[in-house]
Order: sequence, then structure tokens, then C-alpha cells
Amino acid sequence: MTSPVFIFDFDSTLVRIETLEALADIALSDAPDAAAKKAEIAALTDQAMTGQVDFGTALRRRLDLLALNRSHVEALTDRILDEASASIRRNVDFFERHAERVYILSGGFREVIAPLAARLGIAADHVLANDLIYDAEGRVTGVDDANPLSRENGKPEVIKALNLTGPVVMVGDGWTDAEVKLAGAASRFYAFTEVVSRPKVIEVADATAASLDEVLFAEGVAGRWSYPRNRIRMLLLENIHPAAVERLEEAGYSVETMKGALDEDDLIEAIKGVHVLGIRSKTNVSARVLEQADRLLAVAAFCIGTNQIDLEAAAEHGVAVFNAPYSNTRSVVELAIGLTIVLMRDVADKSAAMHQGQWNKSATGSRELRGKTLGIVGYGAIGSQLSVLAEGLGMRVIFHDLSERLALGNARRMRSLDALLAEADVVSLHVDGRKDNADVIGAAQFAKMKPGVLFLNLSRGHVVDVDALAEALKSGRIAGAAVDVFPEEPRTNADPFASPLQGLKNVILSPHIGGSTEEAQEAIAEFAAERLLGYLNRGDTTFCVNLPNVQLAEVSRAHRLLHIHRNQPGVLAELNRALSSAGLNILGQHLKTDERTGYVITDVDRDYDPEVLKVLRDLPGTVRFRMLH
Ligand SMILES: NC(=O)c1ccc[n+]([C@@H]2O[C@H](COP(=O)([O-])OP(=O)(O)OC[C@H]3O[C@@H](n4cnc5c(N)ncnc54)[C@H](O)[C@@H]3O)[C@@H](O)[C@H]2O)c1
Ligand SMILES: O=C(O)CC[C@@H](O)C(=O)O
Repeated sequence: MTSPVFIFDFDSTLVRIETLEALADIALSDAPDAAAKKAEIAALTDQAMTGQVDFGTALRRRLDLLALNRSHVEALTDRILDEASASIRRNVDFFERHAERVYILSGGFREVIAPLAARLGIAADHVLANDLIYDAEGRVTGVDDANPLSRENGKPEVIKALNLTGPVVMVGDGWTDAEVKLAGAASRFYAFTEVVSRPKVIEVADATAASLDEVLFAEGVAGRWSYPRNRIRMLLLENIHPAAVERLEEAGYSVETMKGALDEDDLIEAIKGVHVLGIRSKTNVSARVLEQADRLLAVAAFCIGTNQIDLEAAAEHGVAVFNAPYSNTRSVVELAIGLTIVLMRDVADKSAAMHQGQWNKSATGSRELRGKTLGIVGYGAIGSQLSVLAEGLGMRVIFHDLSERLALGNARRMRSLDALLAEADVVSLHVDGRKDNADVIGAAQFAKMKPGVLFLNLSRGHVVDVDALAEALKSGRIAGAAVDVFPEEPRTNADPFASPLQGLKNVILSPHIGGSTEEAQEAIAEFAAERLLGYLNRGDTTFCVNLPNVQLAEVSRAHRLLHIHRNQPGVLAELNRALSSAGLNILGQHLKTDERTGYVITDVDRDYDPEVLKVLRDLPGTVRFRMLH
């Protein structure tokens, strides 16, 4: 089959701007009547692009309004590469590979288009555009009237004159692009809507393309197993920072967001057709949810904790789970320090009293941090940072951890939890949320703490028996507590909150905000979005918490086969036998296993019989098979 000739419009298609509007911003930057002129130019662009004013008239009227000179045009030319539309930037490889069958056809100006054409590997004689005419002082006096592109219906005329052979595919956002198809100069016309969507153009188009990926997919250019990114649906719950949405959309994926968490039944409904789920700590991704998730490839916890996800069930379904293990740790540590000081000075109750009109200036029971012993339970990413900051404030630090951890500074490791509880003036919990950690601190542990101790939990709610904590506070054994996490937490800000700790003296309750700072949320969004992109685009499982971790480079001039299987004997041998009997040329292969799962990544030459893919999908032990190119 002859590969089609692709003809691309420039403005609002290859680039996300309209050239004349961008030139107006530059040329009219100091003009007193700039706003009115720009509005007139934008209206003329729109009228020309929807076919209400003929193109030649609109072009000349806009140039008259602008009073352009060479420096204005050069200023735009200099930055035009930065204006390339997102899906064009993603597919530079397509242009480079097919340059001899790609044309740029534009009512815009050749010199503005030239740098992007060069970047995409498109030869100068494949750039069909208007030529600006300058006077001796470098002022633009108009365009070359002999060029058909300066007139109404110029685009079809220029295409017909090329006498192209084989199918001709026109891609553009405007009416002048639709005219190419309507005049019979193109076999197929895609209304390109990534930058702007014009209903009148869509109406006459053969198909709508929200990105270049859609066009390539429909035309079978990138291989018939490719999948346009905008068809990959991502659902982000729990008010995830917009930086994630921005990054994922920029990469071409379709992202939907919701402010709160969903309960199991609502999540089961919402997850249908979703390829990627983003959550924080309040959405439970249970085995039942995973069972019903018909398209799910990955879950990202935009936080540290992953105890809300059934990691084993996810692995059994070949669903990769990622989190952001470090991005909010500093925020938690700062809050723990702040809360400790506030508890030591009883500031929260004193402040509440003052709001009621009571002045209680007293030093009784107020203490400095300096010289006190902080007992950290769980010396991981957060506990160990807290250790360093607390020592910096003059505290003595002791810690207890189930695993062997390097003691930082002068911190002392305690052999048992009991030994730590017996010595600490402040006990701060930073253990992970594994199920076994339920009620790690209960009545027996409170009884072992020093009388007058302060207690903090910023880890997970189920780790502490809250009724026992309430009793220990009421009895005065514990002088104060700060609790950020609870066994039952409201799913949204609109849901009610209840706890036996409410109303108790010197108790600070916070709504699970240890990691809720702008810095942390933005950093998490960026980190987790990158992990998702790495997995979707490259198969990279670095930081994946339930599949073997493999760090991978971009797929380059190869097809990448990703095979997740149960870790049972013989799968790799079977897989390689299938590849070799299909005559595939293997360019590279990685295998990583954990006790449950095997993950094989195989890069192969592009030429092979697609039937082999069916064999790989059906290999015994296969959990999931995916292909990238
Ligand atoms: N409040 C918040 O907003 C917030 C923010 C971030 C993290 N967190 C929570 O904070 C906790 C700590 O996070 P992290 O990133 O430091 O985790 P981490 O996994 O780096 O460290 C946890 C440490 O606790 C140890 N541990 C586990 N169970 C233990 C036990 N029973 N006794 C002693 N040690 C035990 C582990 O060996 C590990 O070293 C997690 O539960 C996390 O979900 C809360
Ligand atoms: O943002 C959240 O919902 C959870 C924050 C924190 O508990 C975490 O696990 O990182």
C-alpha cells in the first residue's frame, strides 16, 4: 500500500499560535489602541478560518492593521520552535522518517515556518506558504500577489499543481484546509482540534483528530498496534495538584479530575475504561475494584502511603502501582517539630482560651525542647529527617525501627520499643501503614511511657488505639498529644469528623495535613506524573511498589514488548522460543523478577509478523502483555 502524502496546515496545527495574532502582540506592544486592533485581527482570523470572509481579503486587512517590520517578524521566527503543538513535539520522529511525503501548506509566512520545518526535517521546497514583501526600510508592504496562497481557495490550487500520486491526507484546523478536501485536492481531511476546535470545519471533515497521534493511528503510519495517547484515560481523584494534570496532558493523555475520594461502589463505576488512576490516601483500591477495572494499567498514589491499595491484587492483574516516597517528607518533619513546640508550651489551649476572652499568662508546665529526649518510632524517610532537625534544636534523639537503619548524628538506636518508651519525653510515630502495624501503640504502651510524656502520630491512624490514647490523656499520664491521622477519616471536606480525642486538654487535632504544603503537593505531582509517563511511554517501573523495578531508556527505532507474568519456571524460555520461531530480531532484553511476578522487556526490530503478538499474549503464566514503539 502506498503511504499517503501528508499535508499540514501551520497556524493552530503545527504550532499552537496564529501567526498574525502573535505578530500583533509583538508589533502592537506599545500601541495605545493595541487592544482594539488585536480584537479586530482575531475576529478577521476567525472569520477567515470559518469561511465568513475570503482569505485574501482577511490577510491584507490584518497586515494593514499591523504595520509590521522585519524585526517583528524576526522576533516571532526566533521563538517559533517553542510554539510547536504538543503532539507535533512528541512525533518529531514521524516527520523525520516521512519527510519526503510531508508538506506544510499555509496562508502564513515562509520565513516564520522555516525553522520548524527544518527541525522536522522537511525540505524548503515542501514548505508552501506566502512570501512577505519588504520596502527598503524593512517595513512589510504586503505579500507576493502572484502566490495563489495569498488568495481565496489558494490551498487547493497549490496542491493540485503538485500533481501528487497516491492518497493525500490534509490535516488542519481551518476552513481553508477544509477547502482542500472540498475542492477534491485531498483524499481525506482531518479537522485538527488540539489547539482550536471549529464546528463548521469539523462538520465537513472526514474525521476529527485531537492530536497528531490520532491521525497517525487512523492512517496506520506508526504501525497498527500504536494507540493514540489522547485515548488513554486518566482519572485523578482527591484534588491532586494541577501540575500533574498539566504534565500528563502535555504528554498527550486525557485527564479527568475529581476533588474528593470515591467509595468502593462509585470507584467501580468510575474506573471502567480508565487506564490510569491517581489517588491520595482516602481512596481504597480494593481487590474488588481491581477485578472490575477493565482497562487499568497503573495506579499512582500521589502521596507516600500505599496501604489504601491492595498491592498484591494489583500485581495479579498486572497493574503497576507507584507512589512519591520522598516529596512530602520535609513538610511532615516541619509540622512534627512545630507541633512538639506548641504542645510543650500548651499554646493551642492558651490560644483557644484567649479567643474566649481569657488571659492565662503562666509558665507552669511549659518547657523548652532543648535537652529533652525525642523517641522516634519508625526511622525511615521521615523519622530520620526528624532526627536531624530535632538534634539541631538541641534535643537528644533515640529511635526504634524494625529494620536496621543508620543512626544519623548522635541519635541512639533502641533495641526495643519498650526501651524507647521508658526514656522518651516526646514519642513521635513514623512507621509505615502496613496492616501488621494496627494498634502498635495501645494501653500497654501508654502505660510504659514516662508520666507527662507528649505523644505525636503523623503516620497512619490505625497504628494507635485512639480510645486508649484518650484514656491516657484523661488520666494525665500523657500531658498532650498531636494527632494528624485517624482510623476513620472523612472522604471529603464536606463529610463529618468524630473522634474520642475531641475536646481533650492539650490535644491538637489536624486533618491529615502533614504532607499538605504547596511545595510538597507540587513536588509529588511532578514526581508521580513522571513515574506514570515513564511506565506508559517506556515500560519503566522505577519506584513501582508492586512489580519488579526496571529502569529503561526510550524505545528508539524498535518495538518494545512488555510481558508481565507470574513468576513460574519456563516463561522466559517459552517467550524467547516464540520470538525466535517468528524470526524476530531481538535488539535488547531485560528480565527482573520478584517472588510473585516476572517482568520481561524485549526490544525487537520493527519488521515481524504481528501474529507472534497473539502467541505472547497467550503464553502460560501471562498476566499482561503490552507493546510500545
Ligand atoms: N501525615 C501525613 O500527611 C503523612 C505524610 C507523609 C507520610 N505519612 C506517613 O508517615 C509514615 C512514615 O513515612 P516514611 O516515608 O518515613 O516511611 P518509610 O517507609 O520510609 O519509614 C517507615 C519506617 O518504619 C519502620 N517500621 C515499620 N513498622 C514498624 C514498627 N512496628 N516498629 C518500628 N519500626 C517500624 C520501617 O522499617 C521503616 O524504616 C508512613 O505511614 C506514611 O504513610 C504521613
Ligand atoms: O495527601 C494525602 O492524602 C496523604 C499524605 C500522607 O499521608 C502520605 O502518605 O503521603
